[in-house]
Amino acid sequence: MDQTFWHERWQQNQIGFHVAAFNEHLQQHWPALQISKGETVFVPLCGKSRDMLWLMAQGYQVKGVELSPVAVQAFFAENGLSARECRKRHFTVHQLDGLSLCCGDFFQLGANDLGDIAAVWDRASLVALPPLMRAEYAVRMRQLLKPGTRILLVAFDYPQHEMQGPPFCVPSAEVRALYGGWCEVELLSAKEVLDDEPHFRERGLSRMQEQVYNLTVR
Ligand SMILES: C[S@@+](CC[C@H](N)C(=O)[O-])C[C@H]1O[C@@H](n2cnc3c(N)ncnc32)[C@H](O)[C@@H]1O
Repeated sequence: MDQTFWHERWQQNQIGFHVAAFNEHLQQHWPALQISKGETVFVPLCGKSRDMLWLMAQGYQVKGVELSPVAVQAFFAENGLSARECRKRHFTVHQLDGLSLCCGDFFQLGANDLGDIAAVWDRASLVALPPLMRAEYAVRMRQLLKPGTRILLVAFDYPQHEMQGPPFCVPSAEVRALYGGWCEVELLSAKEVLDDEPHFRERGLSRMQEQVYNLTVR
């Protein structure tokens, strides 16, 4: 799954993963993380997620990274926002008060691009990547995040042979393998979701569980 795949998805508007409503897990679990207002929240592989607006409204500085310029333009246009634009290393950075959105490749991010991060919101990001890229993603996260950083992660568990990702199956054992060596891993909730998401049944799934984790960098 290369970058062309995602550029084409955005160009052809095949973005079934995008949800206009603020994410229910984010709203439910975020307060328990106790991240102070004014801290910076990183949203990797952010697409045009409106969850960034929710986080800004809670008083956080938000930093997103997204490969597709189509997604980035859509985020600002659809939400009636206009941003200043500048070029920094590998990224075109779009900035307004409370938000910095880097358009470019997550895997090119260095700690200097990101600055001091207190928390990460990972919805449809880790699970968007095939297995080898997930391992690289977790390694990169480890390089970018300091001890104490919290990650709120949404993952899926389903029989991988029944459906091609994305989203990919990332079962509990894999979450622990990717993050357990450097994070405390706490499962916050696990819910069967096929009845709420019938399009996954149409894609061949017999079961699908959505799992939410609180990871704390050691
Ligand atoms: C499944 S979508 C999820 C978007 C968002 N997290 C959401 O909840 O709507 C995955 C996103 O990751 C972006 N992406 C994929 N590979 C990337 C990379 N290497 N660097 C930055 N963004 C990437 C894609 O363009 C796509 O918008």
